[in-house]
Amino acid sequence: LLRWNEVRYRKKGLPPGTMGWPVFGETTEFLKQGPSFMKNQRLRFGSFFKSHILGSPTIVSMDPELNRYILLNESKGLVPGYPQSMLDILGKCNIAAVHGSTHKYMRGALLSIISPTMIRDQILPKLDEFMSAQLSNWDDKIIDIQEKTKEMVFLLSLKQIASIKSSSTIADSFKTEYFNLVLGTISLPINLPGTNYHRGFQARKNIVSILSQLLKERRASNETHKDMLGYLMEREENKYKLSDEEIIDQVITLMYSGYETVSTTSMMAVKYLHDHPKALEELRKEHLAIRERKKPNEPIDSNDLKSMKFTRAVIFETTRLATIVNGVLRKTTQDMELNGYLIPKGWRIYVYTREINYDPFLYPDPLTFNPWRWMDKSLESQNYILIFGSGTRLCPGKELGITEISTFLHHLVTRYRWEEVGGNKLMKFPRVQAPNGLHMRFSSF
Ligand code: HEM
Repeated sequence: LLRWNEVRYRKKGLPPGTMGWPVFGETTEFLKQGPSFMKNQRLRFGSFFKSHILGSPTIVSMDPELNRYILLNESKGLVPGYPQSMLDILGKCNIAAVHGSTHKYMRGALLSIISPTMIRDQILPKLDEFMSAQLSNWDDKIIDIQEKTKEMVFLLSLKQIASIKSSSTIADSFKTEYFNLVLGTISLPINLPGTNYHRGFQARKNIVSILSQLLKERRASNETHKDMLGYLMEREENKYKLSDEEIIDQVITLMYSGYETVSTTSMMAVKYLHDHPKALEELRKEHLAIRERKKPNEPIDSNDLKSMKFTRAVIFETTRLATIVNGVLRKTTQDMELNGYLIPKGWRIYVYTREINYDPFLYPDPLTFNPWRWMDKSLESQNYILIFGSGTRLCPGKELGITEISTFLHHLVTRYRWEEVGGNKLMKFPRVQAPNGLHMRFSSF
């Protein structure tokens, strides 16, 4: 079978590589060996090789130059290639499912509600209030920071999107549905009762119905709401006029894209800062200097945010060292030539960006947590750094995410010290997670 599968894919012009078993390909090896699988294949075949992972014939690109080219050339037929389960559950108007002018429009609508001005005037004040309240009463408590950051990011998105209070019944019903939806997006698309996909799909239906009801109520009340949903619904003043279906898919996209990325980065920042007292001391110094300029309990503003240079460096170093995003997926819309090879239509391209995070030329001593390396701002704009993607799909939530984590860290380091409790296991692949939680004991500062 193995040989037959190799012969089947022995088309002229394809890059070197192995295809594994029919149907399953090399998915098991990829998931089990993770980064070592990629590194071994690179040793055998170079930085551009074929494989069959996660249900599709796939080209893996680990070449920095090519990775950039692929992300900058969507218009040449290199569109997002995320799994079917993700597209089904996030909706057909979700940003990864649309291309060309529709993508431009949907992205414009999204950017208009999370722009720097929106962050400064609307988002930051609410964010500060939220974090301040969430981080009260942590004194002398053992907290699973993984669970906590996930919950906080979820509740924060409800507040930002639709002014839903953490303690409301709608937040509770949303929560169960939302967690099922997230699980469904990373499942095999088998729609049978009992499968994660089925549950995820069901959760999507329920979320759509909760949101449709909310839209209906808001329209009937004629009240204006200064939250993301309010801006998306605003048809007269908003340049972007979205249908209800598009608004709902935008809201689901917003909640989904910022969820695991922001919560995991926050969790790992807490862990790295715990393990590196010098970095924590420097960070605390930055935030105590901000507090000194302010009255007690006065919220932080955009000038404070601008002064958080070391905080930004901590966030970048955390996303790099923990590798929150291993890479991004594209698929070819037509047969095409890439790097001198012929890639058939419909193949996936895995722009695997993980290894660049540990490149000793870009990051001397790459396995050390060293936020100071980011104090030279030019590193952030280095061409091969794809922590937030690049090109037309560059993460639109980058500054929002950084603002959220910075505000969290501000309240954390100015109020608490923390000690890790027990030996918590951490997994870095395929997702960064603490399988049994990450427990920390907090004490007031
Ligand atoms: C540490 C935090 C974050 C990281 C590391 C991150 C990373 C990324 C990356 C690598 C991409 C590119 C995906 C691709 O090219 O296919 C992306 C896209 C995206 N991100 Fe983020 N992200 C973060 C936070 C956020 C937040 C807070 C939001 C929500 C507002 C968000 C919303 C999005 C959206 C909607 C896209 C798709 C853009 C498009 O297709 O045009 N992200 N993100």
